[in-house]
Amino acid sequence: MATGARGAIALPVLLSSDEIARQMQDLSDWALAGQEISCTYSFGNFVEAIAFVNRLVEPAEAAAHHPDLTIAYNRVTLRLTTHDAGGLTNLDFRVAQAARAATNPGGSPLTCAAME
Ligand SMILES: C[C@H](O)[C@H](O)[C@H]1CNC2=NC(N)=NC(=O)C2=N1
Repeated sequence: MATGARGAIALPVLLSSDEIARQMQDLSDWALAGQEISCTYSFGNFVEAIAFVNRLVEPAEAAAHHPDLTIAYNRVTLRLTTHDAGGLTNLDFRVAQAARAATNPGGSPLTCAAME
């Protein structure tokens, strides 16, 4: 069992390009650039944006896996890659799916804003 920075948790395994492509089918509005996936969600205002960020804490902590976040008033950009593994792993897609669900709990999730 690989340990390292994650302690007893096994180091996540890098996904093949086929596996990445398959996972992206379920995240079709997210962007894939090299070994990083990203999405910008646009909310009504700053308060809603920060409430969304706070809803990310639980799933990120549960996965011990955290998005890089950029907050610009009402827009939150998430970037995900597995730093410990140097690329994309299942953890990135798990947190991305949780983030999508957290955009509108109980309702239909938001779609990523058009990339500039
Ligand atoms: C010890 C701690 O669990 C590790 O450093 C985690 C923290 N969150 C992380 N988040 C991301 N995106 N990649 C990592 O490799 C990572 N490692």
